[in-house]
Amino acid sequence: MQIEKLIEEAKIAREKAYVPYSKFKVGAALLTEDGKVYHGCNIENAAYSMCNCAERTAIFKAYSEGDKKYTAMAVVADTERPCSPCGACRQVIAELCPKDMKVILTNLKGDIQEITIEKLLPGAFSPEDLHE
Ligand SMILES: O=c1ccn([C@H]2C[C@H](O)[C@@H](CO)O2)c(=O)[nH]1
Ligand SMILES: [Zn+2]
Repeated sequence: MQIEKLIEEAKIAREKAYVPYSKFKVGAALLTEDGKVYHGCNIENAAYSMCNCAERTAIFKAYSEGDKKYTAMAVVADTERPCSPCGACRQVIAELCPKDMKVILTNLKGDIQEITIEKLLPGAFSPEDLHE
């Protein structure tokens, strides 16, 4: 799938965001190895710490459906620079997505940054760290 198409999917996902508190809508689109796209949006809560980001929504949806192999993820928000995933999402991406997966950060102005999770979270805590 073309990057442009995956970005369009992320924009569609973004429209579903539940953001009564921040009013800041984020969309993510996660592409699986066999070409399926999972949408994710941010979902907030009156107990603010329960807010879930778009990226984690998409990954958890895919993983919980048994789809565990991903080739790209696009993230979009109305930001000045391409939307940058938070630390919590970087940690989750680092564990559940391949190191070399394309992470496509973008915004509504059309700026695009393609990066990997290795660059976004160098030295991430990993499952291997749990065994000495
Ligand atoms: O990459 C990001 C950054 C922020 N948010 C959400 C969390 C919260 O709902 C709102 C403001 O931080 O945006 C995401 O979903 N993804
Ligand atoms: Zn996040």
